[in-house]
Amino acid sequence: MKAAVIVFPGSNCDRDVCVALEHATGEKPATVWHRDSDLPKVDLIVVPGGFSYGDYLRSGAMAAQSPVMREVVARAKAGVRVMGVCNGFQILTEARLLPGVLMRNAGLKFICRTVDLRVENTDSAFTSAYDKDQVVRFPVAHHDGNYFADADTLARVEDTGMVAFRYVTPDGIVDASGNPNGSANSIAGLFNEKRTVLGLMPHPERAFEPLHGNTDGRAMFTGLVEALS
Ligand SMILES: NC(=O)CC[C@H](N)C(=O)O
Repeated sequence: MKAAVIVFPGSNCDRDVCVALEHATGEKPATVWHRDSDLPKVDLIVVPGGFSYGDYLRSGAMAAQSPVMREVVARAKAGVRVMGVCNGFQILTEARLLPGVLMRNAGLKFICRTVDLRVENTDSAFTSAYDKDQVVRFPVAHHDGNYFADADTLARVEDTGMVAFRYVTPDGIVDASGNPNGSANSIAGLFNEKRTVLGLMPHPERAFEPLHGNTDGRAMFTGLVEALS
């Protein structure tokens, strides 16, 4: 599996995801600066977490207008897998590759902790190495993670299997106590219709090796390698 990681001014999880990808594939991913318009031919494009453009205007709004994003959108439309983590999820919604928006957390505070998630759909290259309804723990670190979409969009994402991960209690229950940021329907991660694009607020690359204290994110990368090699 060949991968590329896009780097914006203010990205801060690009190196972490490069390390995870290198471990999983045995090869360093390409890193592509946001001003570049040529992307190498790859099987996976990662839009990493961070604070692109200092989160000015709205998180992800300016990065979505970067020259490289035109090519990312074109590749996504051609079926190349695209994964946006945290700020990357915000950028993918701003680029309209995923429906809805990420608003300020309901509690108006930056949240930095590990959360429980339930895997909702394993029929994708991103989630095939998990079990359906498996509860996993990934770290979150954001102030704009409150997923919102109008009622019609929410009905569509629910009815068509676009929800990838939901915030839950440690027992796997969806309720307000398991939802750290007020996200609609406790949505933590979302696919596009074809499940070739994934955006998620929690960070699988920060739960990749024993030194992280948790390896629940590893299956995302090993599953991608299995599906795309
Ligand atoms: N870790 C991140 O990617 C931070 C995301 C985003 N800039 C926020 O705080 O909402």
